[in-house]
Amino acid sequence: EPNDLEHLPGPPRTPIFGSVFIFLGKSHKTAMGIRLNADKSTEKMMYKKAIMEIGQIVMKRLTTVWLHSDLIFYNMPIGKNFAKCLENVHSFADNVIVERKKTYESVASEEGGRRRLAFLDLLLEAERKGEIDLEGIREEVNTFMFEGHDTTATALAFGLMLLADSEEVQERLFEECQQVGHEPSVSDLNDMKYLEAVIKEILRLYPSVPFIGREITEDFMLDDIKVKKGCEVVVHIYDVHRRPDLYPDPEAFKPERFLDEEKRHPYSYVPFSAGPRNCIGQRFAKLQMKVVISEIVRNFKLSPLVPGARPQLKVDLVLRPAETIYVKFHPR
Ligand code: HEM
Repeated sequence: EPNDLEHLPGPPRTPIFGSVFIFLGKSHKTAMGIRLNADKSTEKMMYKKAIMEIGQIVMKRLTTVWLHSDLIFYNMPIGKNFAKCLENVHSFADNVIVERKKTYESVASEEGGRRRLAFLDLLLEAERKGEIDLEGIREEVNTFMFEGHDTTATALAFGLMLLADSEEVQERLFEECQQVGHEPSVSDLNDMKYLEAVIKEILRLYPSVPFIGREITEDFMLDDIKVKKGCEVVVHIYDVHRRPDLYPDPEAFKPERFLDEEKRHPYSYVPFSAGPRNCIGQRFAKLQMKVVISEIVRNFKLSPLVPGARPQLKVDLVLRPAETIYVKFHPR
């Protein structure tokens, strides 16, 4: 929504993380029928804080061998804090479900059930048919809240940082928007080849989910290494995307790489994972990014506070900068 751009310019510089989060509160409206950023109630703030803390605790546990044991973990302050955060997240999700259930039941009966349903309504419908229980709905709500928010927000924040540093890319994008000649529609956005390449290159350099884990279900050979059933493997998406043999000059922001028709290995670019459990929201996420980036480029020129600066990254489940990224917005 272009009017939301009013939140963005803030002379002389704008910390982009907070601003991008304003936009993305809307994705929850689409999926859950609620808006996470609509107000700053204590409950919502606690939910967001708990999600952030959970990410940090999980990372600490993953990288600290003695914390792997449940007995040790849950008897230490870090484990107790984890349990508290989890309780907050669960009770928030339960409230979202109960609230939506009330509206769903009243509206569905008023309109004979014919209306556009939010994703949560579909889950509630499935619950009525006995296809899922409340615990299952809660898991879905949490996955969507988590996967559908921070991921797109961080990708956009890193993306704006990269764009601010490259006037050339901004100009090429601006030209592509000019060629459309009006506010781009969804189909215009999906036809814009350079915009697509820019989004891909942002997610190559800053894949919001930097690594994923899988449990091996049958023995196999990975080159000359035998990988056994039951073993857990981690796929380092971030590192794959920066391999110089796959992406020459890997640190450089060059959307052009994705314009050529050159064939790449199908698993050399996996910001949304691959296979049966890949990201269900990838088209939505890319569309959100296209809307935000094209609106910004059409209305502003961006410049960096410190040219060429790249933030240190934080160890977390979602890629985050350790320090605030600032970008200057100059109205066009
Ligand atoms: C730039 C944005 C996004 C990125 C980079 C991203 C990335 C990923 C990745 C890598 C996975 C696989 C996780 C794993 O295998 O452990 C995943 C799964 C998932 N994503 Fe996304 N995601 C994004 C946005 C979204 C959005 C907007 C939604 C929802 C509206 C979403 C919903 C999901 C769900 C539900 C799953 C789990 C799918 C399953 O387990 O079958 N994601 N995402």
